[in-house]
Amino acid sequence: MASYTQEDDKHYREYGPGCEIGSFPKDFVYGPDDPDQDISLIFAPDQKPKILLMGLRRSGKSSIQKVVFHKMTPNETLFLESTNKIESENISNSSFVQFKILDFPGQIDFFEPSFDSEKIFGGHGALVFVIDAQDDYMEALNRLHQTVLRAHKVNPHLRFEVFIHKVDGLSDDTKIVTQRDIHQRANDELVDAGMEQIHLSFYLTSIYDHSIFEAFSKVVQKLIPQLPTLENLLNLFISNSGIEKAFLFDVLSKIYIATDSSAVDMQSYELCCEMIDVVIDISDIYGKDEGTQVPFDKDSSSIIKLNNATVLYLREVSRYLALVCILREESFDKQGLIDYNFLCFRRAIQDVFDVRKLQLQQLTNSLSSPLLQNSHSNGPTT
Ligand SMILES: Nc1nc2c(ncn2[C@@H]2O[C@H](COP(=O)(O)OP(=O)(O)OP(=O)(O)O)[C@@H](O)[C@H]2O)c(=O)[nH]1
Repeated sequence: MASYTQEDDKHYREYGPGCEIGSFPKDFVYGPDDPDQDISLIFAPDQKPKILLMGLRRSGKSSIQKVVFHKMTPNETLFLESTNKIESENISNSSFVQFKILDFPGQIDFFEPSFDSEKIFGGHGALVFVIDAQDDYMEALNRLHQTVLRAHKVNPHLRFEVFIHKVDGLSDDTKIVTQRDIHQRANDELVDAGMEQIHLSFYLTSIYDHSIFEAFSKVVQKLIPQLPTLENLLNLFISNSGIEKAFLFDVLSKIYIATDSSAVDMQSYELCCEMIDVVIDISDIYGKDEGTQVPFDKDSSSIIKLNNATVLYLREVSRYLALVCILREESFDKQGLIDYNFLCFRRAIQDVFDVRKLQLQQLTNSLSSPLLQNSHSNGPTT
């Protein structure tokens, strides 16, 4: 992170917003290397990582997808109809949040000849298995076991994420007991089958609070190869700016794609989510209608001072990415320093995007090269 001198501070205070240090120049435009500009064109749908949503009927799969990615309110999910065929959707919110999500009907039968396991479980991605915690979960555990064994056989690199869902109906004690029981039974069955090397991650979730967004954030983060770099950049940024916690958010879904390495507490995450809601709602109601999917652009920023001497600070990073920070009020006295460091952080993120774009371009070129196509169609030569 570039060091910040007294002179920089003076410059910032003299010229205020609009000067080079501290805020983007007013005439800032997305250049050709805008991270979000054409990456979705480079990223062919079948190269995208995928998230498979599986589980018994009525466990809550479609509700999760609708609440996280379509802003559906939890109560509206009461009227969702049962899914009767595999529904696939491309999520391309920002360069880092690029994946295909597949919602499976609860009654799907893996042993049907029409079920192409190689195609479904193959590739880079995660399988999210949803268990209704308000129901008897023995059948769900049985199905989880079969699904995991089948999927692992086809693709040993697939990640397994288990959502112990609808926990809003359980007391705190029951939540813990249920999680322990499901965890124990699922792992015991794997051990009995001689597959103890398969790792299952468990999350307690509900669409009625932020737990579903938090859990989905963790699932998505595991699919982002640049995660350690993003985390390092955030660590550098906060330690040089007197910030306590920073989240890099996908504004459309409120998934956080990275945070610094200090522990995440649910309350901080909720506060940051609520800040995004406030900013988007106010801009939506009172801002200029520019026909964008969400009212969020290069000028979007917000400062909220809380009554416990804490400040929430939001800045736009790229089209649908925002940095939301939590800091002590006294640290915010050096806003010039924070803003300068933010600019450095933003540039570094841009560099990460550029490298990613280049890699994808090389990948696409190599896939479309005639030599490779030949070798694919003819099989390996000896
Ligand atoms: N209490 C509670 N109910 C939920 C939650 N998530 C989903 N539901 C309810 O569960 C019911 C079934 O949800 P769906 O999303 O249709 O379930 P599904 O797994 O997609 O069902 P199929 O399409 O039949 O496989 C709906 O009435 C939802 O409102 C939750 O977190 N808590």
